[in-house]
Amino acid sequence: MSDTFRILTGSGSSGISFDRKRFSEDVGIFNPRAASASSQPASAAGSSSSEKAATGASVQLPSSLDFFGSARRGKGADGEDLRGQKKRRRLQGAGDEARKSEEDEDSHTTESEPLTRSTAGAFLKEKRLKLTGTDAPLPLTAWSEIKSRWNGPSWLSAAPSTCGFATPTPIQCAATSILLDDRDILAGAPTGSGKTLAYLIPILFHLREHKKEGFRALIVAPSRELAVQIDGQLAKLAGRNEIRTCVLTKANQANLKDKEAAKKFDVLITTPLRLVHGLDAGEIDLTNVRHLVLDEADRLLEDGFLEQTDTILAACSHPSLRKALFSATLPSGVEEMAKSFQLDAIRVIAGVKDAATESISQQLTYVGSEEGKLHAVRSMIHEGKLKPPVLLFVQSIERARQLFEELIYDGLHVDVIHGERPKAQRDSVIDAFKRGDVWVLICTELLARGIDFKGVRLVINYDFPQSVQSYVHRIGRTGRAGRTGEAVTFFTKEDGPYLRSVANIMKASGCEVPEWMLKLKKPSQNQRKQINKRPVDRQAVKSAAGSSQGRRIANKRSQMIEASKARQQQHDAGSEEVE
Ligand SMILES: Nc1ncnc2c1ncn2[C@@H]1O[C@H](COP(=O)(O)OP(=O)(O)OP(=O)(O)O)[C@@H](O)[C@H]1O
Repeated sequence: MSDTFRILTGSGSSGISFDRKRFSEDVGIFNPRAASASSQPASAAGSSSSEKAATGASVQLPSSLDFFGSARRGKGADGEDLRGQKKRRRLQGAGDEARKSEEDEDSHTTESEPLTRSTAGAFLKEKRLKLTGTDAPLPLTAWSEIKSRWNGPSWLSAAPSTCGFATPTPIQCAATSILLDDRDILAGAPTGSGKTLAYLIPILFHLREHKKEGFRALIVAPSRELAVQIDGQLAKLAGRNEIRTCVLTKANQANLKDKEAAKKFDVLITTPLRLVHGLDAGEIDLTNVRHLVLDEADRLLEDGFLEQTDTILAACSHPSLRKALFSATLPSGVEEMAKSFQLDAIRVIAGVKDAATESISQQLTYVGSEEGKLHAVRSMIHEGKLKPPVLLFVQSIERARQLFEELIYDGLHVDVIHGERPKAQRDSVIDAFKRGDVWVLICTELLARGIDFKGVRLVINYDFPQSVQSYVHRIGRTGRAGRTGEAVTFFTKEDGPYLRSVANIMKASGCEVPEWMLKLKKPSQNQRKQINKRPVDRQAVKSAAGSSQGRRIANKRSQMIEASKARQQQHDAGSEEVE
């Protein structure tokens, strides 16, 4: 029992927070002696809960991890007030250019020499890159090598810098050269470290120009939102060069049946399900695809997507098909599976495999119960700790709706996104969040992977994530592109058996975690199977509202929800459907 008590109270840890006074009853459940101590005034009990809570201090990046030179520029988002943030985000569109030139100025100061066999070892060590496989090409150290080493077009070797990315990140150094050499690759690198560019540049290199041959490259991603984002990045990189991309939708799928219409495109970007529908209907032809990318590969090779991914692999029948797999997490089962369909692949790992990004300060907070979660969010609001923009993850669509209905009257600019909202609404919510009009976005696993909101300062795991992969990807929505970020994960008694794995991740990414927590019993096979099949059962999200005040609040809330729905409908009527 005392171990469980320690799990929940996190005594002595710097990454755990537990309010002993509020949860004195829970303390009693696990350790009656501690309960009596905790019910005394803080001074008598020895130390206050806040003293035990994590400091959440931002992490100083070691130079090898400061991919983007942000530490050098002192560009952390910490300390910026809300108005500053909003203004910054509004200006981001037009301001991107200004930021780019500022970044360019900095990054052009370092001239890098192409590597040789004798200098490569030190480079790999400095960039914390591990390469395995036969005849791995030397990593590139500057974009100019696309032209000097691979004889690529000038516009392509200039494209990353034109987009503001003057210096390649470690994963880009290694993975881009492997793909330029036209090899299969399995690549693991932290969230927000620039994996997308690492595979997009080689696609542009191999395709060069629009050839009217139909799809020659295929990028598969687990959500439509991510597919749209990849398309945007590809368009930026390609600039005016005629590479034509298509994000597959229900609306355009049937048109692609016409071979002439399909010839208008070079790159297909899609979710697996949409593509399999197209393949089943005989509307999509993948026989000409030479470059296949599975982005978030471990997710695509998991139950739920595996069958579809299999169908897609079978449909890409070109004899010189190259397969690239990218993710921030690559469980060993996925690596094994990859070996079964990749050919002489090179494996690249940047940093510590499967770890969370080191610039994210992580904290676990015991909240006692479902009501305790709402209480904790509201305390964060009142204490000014809820620094927007915030992403708030819950485990189901139903809970996302419930939480939205609770928070909408708290004076926050809050919205919710999940797979059951119509696509136009999802797009407009994402735009509003990017603009800064939505401060707190409640979301499901839909937004856990790949989505690049640069300025997110805080991720709250309102519901404990159901796997370590989910944890790493969810918190990876903050601390991107060299910025700092914060992640707070709530837990209750029900989550106890799964704490150990998150504690391990926290430790691997440089957070202090007490030794005893890492030594907790692993969840049994049965517990793991259970959580894979069905998430933890939780009470509905709601605050105690039996009183007349509660009813008054509830009435006010439903009026506000109705008004918000009406506004949304008005807005949707004017917005365009994407799919
Ligand atoms: N070389 C670079 N220099 C500066 N910024 C970059 C560079 N390459 C990419 N970025 C920016 O870094 C951010 C993160 O990139 P990206 O979305 O590709 O990360 P990722 O590694 O795919 O993350 P995730 O695992 O979450 O999908 C993006 O905003 C991107 O524009």
